[in-house]
Amino acid sequence: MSNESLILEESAPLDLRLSEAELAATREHVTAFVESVVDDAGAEGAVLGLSGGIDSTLTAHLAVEALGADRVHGLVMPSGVNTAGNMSDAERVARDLGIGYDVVDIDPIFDAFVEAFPEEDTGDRIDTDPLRTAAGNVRVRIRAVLNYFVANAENRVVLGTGNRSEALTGYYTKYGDQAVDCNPIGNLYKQQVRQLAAHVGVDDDLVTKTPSAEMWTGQTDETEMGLSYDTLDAILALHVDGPLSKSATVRQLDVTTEQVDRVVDLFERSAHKRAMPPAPDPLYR
Ligand SMILES: Nc1ncnc2c1ncn2[C@@H]1O[C@H](COP(=O)(O)OP(=O)(O)OC[C@H]2O[C@@H]([n+]3cccc(C(=O)O)c3)[C@H](O)[C@@H]2O)[C@@H](O)[C@H]1O
Ligand SMILES: Nc1ncnc2c1ncn2[C@@H]1O[C@H](COP(=O)(O)OP(=O)(O)OP(=O)(O)O)[C@@H](O)[C@H]1O
Ligand SMILES: [Mg+2]
Repeated sequence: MSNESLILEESAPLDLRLSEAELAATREHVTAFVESVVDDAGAEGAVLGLSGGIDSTLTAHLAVEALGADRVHGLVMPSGVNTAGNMSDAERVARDLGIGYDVVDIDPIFDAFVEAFPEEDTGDRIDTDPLRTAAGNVRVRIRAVLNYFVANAENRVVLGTGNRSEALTGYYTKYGDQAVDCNPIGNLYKQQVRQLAAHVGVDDDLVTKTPSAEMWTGQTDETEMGLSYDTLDAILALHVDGPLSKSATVRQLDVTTEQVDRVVDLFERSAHKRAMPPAPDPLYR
């Protein structure tokens, strides 16, 4: 069955919304966390990539609350596959928050990587997998290098924008958007990210925007994963994080066995992304 038909079949996800009191406490908890990461590192402040998406927008808001606008720096890093709307939203976020930001066009850097790739017919295959994902990952890793360029040069920490739904499914680029110093919203499922964003006053059009990694033109998270975030979050919360068996999860959520299997498969196949690179046990000491 294709990913598209999986999306059409889903229904009745679990309501994971936090109460107003829990949202207020989470807001304080995350800002205290950001402050302590920066202090413990002896850093002057923080840097993060701004994409116009909800994860980076919420993280930027909370970082400004934690550190003050003058200690947060944004990098807007467009490439040919980003929509102009998302890039102007990213700049709007930086302006509204009053943080300093730079716009860095990553296409020339990306082109240099593609040119350096040791196969000749790259150009013909760049729009089909596996090269399409490989190329998208290069764009993501270029942004990580630029984040650390700024962090090293200005004594800042790199704020990640990963959430729990992405962490558990491995829906990120290894050593790309995962290459960060901390993940302030890393314990929130995607629907809680949206909810906290609304709670702190993020503009509604950003809260409800369709999530996209923008690794290639037209990419959306939910189509690629074959599940809506609401259904994904529900299966993660009840079965992967929670105690319910596969069959109890299917009954409880009115989802298909196939959908639960898909989430478990994403979780298991991405275990390597959540672990330190392994080495063999030492033979001699
Ligand atoms: N079992 C294993 N043990 C150790 N290493 C293993 C491994 N399996 C793969 N690997 C390594 O991992 C590599 C594959 O991982 P990786 O390079 O990350 O690449 P991959 O997981 O194939 O692709 C990244 C995925 O994350 C999505 N993404 C990326 C960035 C941002 C966002 C977003 O939501 O904004 C989403 C993207 O759309 C795509 O689906 C392999 O090439 C190999 O080097
Ligand atoms: N064009 C870009 N410029 C700067 N940073 C970017 C860009 N694209 C992605 N990023 C960084 O990579 C992170 C991961 O992307 P991801 O799409 O998961 O999050 P998002 O765009 O903030 O939210 P959403 O998942 O809802 O689209 C972003 O939060 C941002 O920090
Ligand atoms: Mg995005």
